[in-house]
Amino acid sequence: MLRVDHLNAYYGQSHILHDIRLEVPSGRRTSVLGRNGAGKSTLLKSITNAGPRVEGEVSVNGSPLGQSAWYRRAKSGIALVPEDRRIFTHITVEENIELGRLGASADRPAIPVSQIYEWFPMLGPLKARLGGQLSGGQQQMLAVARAVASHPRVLLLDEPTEGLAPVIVEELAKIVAKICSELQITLLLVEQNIWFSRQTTDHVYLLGTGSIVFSGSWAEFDQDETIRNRHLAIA
Ligand SMILES: Nc1ncnc2c1ncn2[C@@H]1O[C@H](COP(=O)(O)OP(=O)(O)OP(=O)(O)O)[C@@H](O)[C@H]1O
Repeated sequence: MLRVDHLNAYYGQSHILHDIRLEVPSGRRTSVLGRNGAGKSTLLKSITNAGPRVEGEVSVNGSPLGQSAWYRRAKSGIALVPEDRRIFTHITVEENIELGRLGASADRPAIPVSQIYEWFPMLGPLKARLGGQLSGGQQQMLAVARAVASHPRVLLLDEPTEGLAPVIVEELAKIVAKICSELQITLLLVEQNIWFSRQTTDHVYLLGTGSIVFSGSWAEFDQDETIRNRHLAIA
C-alpha cells in the first residue's frame, strides 16, 4: 500500500500542498485529477523526494520512507515517469530499457527485455534507434517501458497522455492496465485526461489548489457535478 499522510510541500516560501492524505491499496490503481497548477506534479515529486521541501509522511507497505533520498526510494520499488519523460536521447531504445532494469532488486527481479517488447509491441522494431529520434508517442511508451522494466512495486505516472494522439492514448491505456494487473503494481496516476484515468484506475482523488477536495469511485465522481465544475476545466 502507498500511503501519504498529512503531507505539506513547499517551494521556497510557497506552500504548494496542504495536508494531503491519500492511500492506494497494494495492487490497486488510483487517479489524481486537477487543473494546471493544482499541484499534481508536486505531489509525485514529494512522494519520490525529488524537488520540493516536504513535511508529513509517505510510506509503502507500512514502512515510512522518512527523509530517504530519491534514489533509495527508486531502489525500494517506487518508479516515476515524469511529465517531461526524461528518456536518454543519445542512447538506443534498448539501452534505455536496460537502464530501467538496473533499478530492480533481489525480491523484484528485472523484467526481461523480451517481455517488455511483448507488452510494448511498438518498441521492438525501434530497439536500435536513438531515444532522440523517436516521436513523442514513442518516447512516452519508452518512458513507461523503462519504468516497468525495473519491476516496480509502486508506479507514479505524471500526465502520460499529454500531447499524444488519441490512438496512442488508447494503446497506452490498454498497456498500462494490462501490466499493472499482471505485475500487481500499485499505480498512482496524475492526469487531466479523464477518459484515460477511467480506463486505467478505479478510484479518483480531485486536487483543488493544493488540497484534496474529493475522494471516491468513478460512480461517485460522476454524481458530484458541483465539485467537478468547481475544480476541473470540464463540465
Ligand atoms: N520548482 C518550482 N519552484 C517554485 N514553484 C513551483 C515549482 N514547480 C512548481 N511550482 C508551482 O507549484 C504549483 C503547482 O505546480 P505543479 O507543477 O505541481 O502543478 P500541476 O498540477 O502538476 O500542473 P501542470 O498540469 O501544469 O503540470 C504551481 O503554482 C507552480 O507554479
